[in-house]
Amino acid sequence: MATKRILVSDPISEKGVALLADHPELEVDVNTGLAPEELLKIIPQYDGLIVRSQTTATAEVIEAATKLKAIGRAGVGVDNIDRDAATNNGVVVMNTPTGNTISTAEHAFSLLLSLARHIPQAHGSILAGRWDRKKYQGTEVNGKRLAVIGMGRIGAEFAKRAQAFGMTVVAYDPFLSAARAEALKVELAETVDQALTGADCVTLHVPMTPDTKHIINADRIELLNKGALIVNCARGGLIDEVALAAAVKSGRIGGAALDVFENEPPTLDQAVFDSDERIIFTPHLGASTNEAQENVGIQVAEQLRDFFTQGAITNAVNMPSLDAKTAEEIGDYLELATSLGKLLSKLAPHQPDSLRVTYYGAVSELETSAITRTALTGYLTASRQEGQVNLVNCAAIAKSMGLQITESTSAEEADFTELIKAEIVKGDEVYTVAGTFVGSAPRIVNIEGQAVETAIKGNFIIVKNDDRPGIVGTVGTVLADKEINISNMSLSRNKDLGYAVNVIQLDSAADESVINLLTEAPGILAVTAVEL
Ligand SMILES: NC(=O)C1=CN([C@@H]2O[C@H](COP(=O)(O)OP(=O)(O)OC[C@H]3O[C@@H](n4cnc5c(N)ncnc54)[C@H](O)[C@@H]3O)[C@@H](O)[C@H]2O)C=CC1
Ligand SMILES: O=C(O)C(=O)COP(=O)(O)O
Repeated sequence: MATKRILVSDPISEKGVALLADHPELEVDVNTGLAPEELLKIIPQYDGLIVRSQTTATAEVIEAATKLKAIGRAGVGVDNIDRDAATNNGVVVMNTPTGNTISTAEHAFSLLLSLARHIPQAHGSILAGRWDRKKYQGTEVNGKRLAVIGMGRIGAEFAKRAQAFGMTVVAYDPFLSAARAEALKVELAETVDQALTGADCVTLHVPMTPDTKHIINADRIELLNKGALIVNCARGGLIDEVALAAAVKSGRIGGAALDVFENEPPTLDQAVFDSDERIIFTPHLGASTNEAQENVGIQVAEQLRDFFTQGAITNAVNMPSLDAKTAEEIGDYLELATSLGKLLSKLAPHQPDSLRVTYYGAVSELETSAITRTALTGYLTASRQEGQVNLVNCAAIAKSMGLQITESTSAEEADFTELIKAEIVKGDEVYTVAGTFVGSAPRIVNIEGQAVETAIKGNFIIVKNDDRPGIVGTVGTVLADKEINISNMSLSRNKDLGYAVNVIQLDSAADESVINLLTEAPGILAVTAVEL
């Protein structure tokens, strides 16, 4: 395997870097703090990129990265990575979702306690030579009502800590089931407004999405109890900072703690910095512990290593995961599926409505969605420049073309112990190819509904002809005249409709002149050259 080059553009744990550097097939460069134009300049050299939250992987960067196949995020939030651009360019984006959960929950909870007891301000006052015991009288969190917006990993860990401190927790999360809320012993709100109404404290643990931008705005602040405390350890854009600053200044809100900002690093001319010390800040430190950084740094390095060396895809945020074991289990099927897809692209009617893949027998027990995507990739390969369609972008490409993908497993008896049937559907027309394993050898066993048996790789011509004597001879003569050797032939007759399909494997490719000669020969209905 050619060496794969990985750029680490934000600081990650040394153990993670060493794990990559120690692998003979990988080369790793750590180059942090790059200006956007510097990143743009060097990114074309790299197959992989590892970031935290500082590097912004824009569409421009991803498009310039002509070799790039994977971006690893040592952390959770991927809002600094243009995922659509990555998907469209066939770049898999993986994060490490669990490694910093506890650290971030602990940081957010520390911020709540710091707010309730004015700890940073009191610390500063002592350093300034004051002894302000009255000014910094605080509030207990015990017995207070806490709204958790986003009850995922971090939200749930925060809630546990809050409950241990005697708080009542109400959660809003559109994806949280009543059963999970019950297990977490939290009240489930149906809307954000419901969760915020009457809350004394709010903590945010949602991703930054178009739906969550400014999820806390001036109107929603009005729903909170007077003097409420707000903690944001998720993303800056979740709070309308101008509205927050105004509410704190007016005393409507007791205080806020911000670990994250709409623009990072923030400039001090922003409204939140003019709040009479009632807003406290940390510079995006949620995940900054030794433990979290070791977790996510090692994990992201392992994920990229396994991606480049074994084809495993873990924690992908723009395609389903495929662990190394599964990648190995289904590896042979992927080759077969690629060939079936390519075959369909050559033989089936153009401008189809859908690609339908059906699994019979043992294969239906495996990770078939990856096999389906592989068949789709094979099918679409010819539609783009070489190497531009892959497992990451095939679904997006199909969608943009209006091609539906359907996948099913069938308990019906097939002629084989297992079978993958791939079909192109266009109106009432269905064009079928199918493949299986004969012993351990992958074989194409059906073309256009006709039983054949042929290898899945090589140069072929597929001849459809009237079912009458002499045709095989004609084909043989044309090929012999062009000095093309036949290595295998599989003939299948459709007696009812009076035609035959002949799959002929060749030692070398048949060029256009051969195809033209064969097409013109009497009795031959269609000839297609296929390289699989
Ligand atoms: N300050 C820091 O250093 C760190 C910040 N983060 C941020 O924290 C966020 C949460 O992280 P995790 O808990 O690990 O993610 P998660 O994916 O486990 O939880 C996010 C939760 O938000 C919910 N959600 C999505 N849209 C919502 C909406 N419109 N309203 C309410 N809930 C919604 C989801 O259903 C999910 O349960 C990350 O997206 C990241 O932005 C994460 C780690 C460190
Ligand atoms: O994991 C996340 O989403 C974070 O925000 C952590 O950011 P960082 O890796 O510390 O720059």
